[in-house]
Amino acid sequence: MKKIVLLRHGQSTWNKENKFTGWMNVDLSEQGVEEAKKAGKLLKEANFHFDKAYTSYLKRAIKTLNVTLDVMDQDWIPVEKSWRLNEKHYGALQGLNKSETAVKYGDEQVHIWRRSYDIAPAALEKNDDRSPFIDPRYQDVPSDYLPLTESLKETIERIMPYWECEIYPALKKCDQILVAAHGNSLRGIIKHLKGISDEAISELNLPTAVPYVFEFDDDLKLTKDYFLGDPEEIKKLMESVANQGKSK
Ligand SMILES: O=C(O)[C@@H](CO)OP(=O)(O)O
Repeated sequence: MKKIVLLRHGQSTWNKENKFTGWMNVDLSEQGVEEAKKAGKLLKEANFHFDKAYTSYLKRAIKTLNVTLDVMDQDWIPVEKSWRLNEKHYGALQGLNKSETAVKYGDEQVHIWRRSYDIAPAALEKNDDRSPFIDPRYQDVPSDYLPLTESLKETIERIMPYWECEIYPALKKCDQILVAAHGNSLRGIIKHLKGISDEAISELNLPTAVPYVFEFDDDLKLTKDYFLGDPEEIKKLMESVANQGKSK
């Protein structure tokens, strides 16, 4: 049986401070490193042996992948990085506190910015300090492809060429693949894999560093999906992600 495990990065320093992050390159917090270790332990106990891993260009996902594979003693496997797996670009919201933004603009507006399918936050200026146009990481990416903000729809449109041409076809040769990425980039992949509607996807909130396993038959059709870990604890973690955008 073929398996792809989707893993959101562990808690980042900006998750801890409850700030919109998007393409900002923040590190894992201490708790985030511990969460990545726990993910590695869970995957090891469940006897996973990955053939290949994929991650984004952002430190929090790369470090989560490295820590997880290290715990599993599988840090020798081939890893491919792509900017296409980056988090949804949060435009001018990047760096703002989510609760404070909800106090200013209302819970409903922040929910629209965070979880609507096709509405993007206000865009950054091209020469803003936070712009990918001035970040050497993206110097080889054609400028037409670089976002200054994104809706989930646009995030999915940028991920799909990589998913369809690289990750999913790799399942033909590989039995087990690990993808370490971000809350919204993974929500986009999950929407595609499970055929979730534009409306229903707004209710999915991914907890940090909880392995989400997708099983495929020999024809590469999805047969089953499940999280590794305690279902009650995972439910609470998902609720707490949903509540991050509330004024409280
Ligand atoms: O800020 C972000 O980049 C994302 C993930 O941390 O947040 P949200 O859950 O609000 O989409």
